[in-house]
Amino acid sequence: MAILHVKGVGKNFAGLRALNDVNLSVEEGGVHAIIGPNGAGKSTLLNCFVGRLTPDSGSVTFAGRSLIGLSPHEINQAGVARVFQTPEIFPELNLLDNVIIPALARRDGAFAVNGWSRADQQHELRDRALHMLEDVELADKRHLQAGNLSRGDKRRLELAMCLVQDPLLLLLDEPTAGMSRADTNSTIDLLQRIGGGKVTKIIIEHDMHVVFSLADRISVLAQGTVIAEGEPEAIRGDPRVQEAYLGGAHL
Ligand SMILES: Nc1ncnc2c1ncn2[C@@H]1O[C@H](COP(=O)(O)OP(=O)(O)OP(=O)(O)O)[C@@H](O)[C@H]1O
Repeated sequence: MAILHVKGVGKNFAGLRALNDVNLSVEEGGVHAIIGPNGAGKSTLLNCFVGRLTPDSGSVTFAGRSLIGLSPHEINQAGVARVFQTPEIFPELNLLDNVIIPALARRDGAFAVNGWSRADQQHELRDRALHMLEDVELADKRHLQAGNLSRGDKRRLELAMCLVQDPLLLLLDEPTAGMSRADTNSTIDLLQRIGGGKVTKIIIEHDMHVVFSLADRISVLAQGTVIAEGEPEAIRGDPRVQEAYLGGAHL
């Protein structure tokens, strides 16, 4: 069953057609990659899913509810979490507090974060946050200041901050950008492990090793249009896709 339906989405920027009649269905519990050359419209599409941009035309429906016109916070509350290209963490705080904050925001709403919370509830949140840090293998660094982490660890922390919100849909925008091959491989392992088939994942990624290791479905965007969609092996052999990448390079 599809959890996200995108129908006929279009987006213009001052005369530039960034998205043109984009259609997409994302299956619940799956890993759906969106790939395409630079400037194809991948980030623009993702921004339409999280309320950072409003499409000029078409519809985006998540778990039966239209996302058009909802604020980023409302979309987040509906169960959509996003991991950014540049990790959005609280650099001055330790890792545990970084994970407690989104857990609190999810439970009480963003405006309650600074408010009063009962001690036993604080314990519960703390345990949950620690459990998330264990999941991303950062528990032993929980008292460190987040700003001092390596790039790879910052991304792991951001993942824990997303997962603690119990998202239904996790959007990963180039999760391995700038990482070494070793960090990339451990991120692939981590992304395969987390969510346990319950969390649907959409991944935007240029690294084909990552895409083919994780995705069970791939949509290919080129010049704002979906030019191919299917299972990884079909996409790998599709001449239209190879043409879109550097005029015929092999994936
Ligand atoms: N805010 C904006 N204002 C004007 N043009 C924009 C804006 N955002 C994106 N564009 C343009 O829309 C097109 C699609 O950009 P987008 O960033 O979505 O592509 P992309 O596939 O994510 O590229 P990359 O892989 O390089 O990140 C590009 O031509 C880009 O220059």
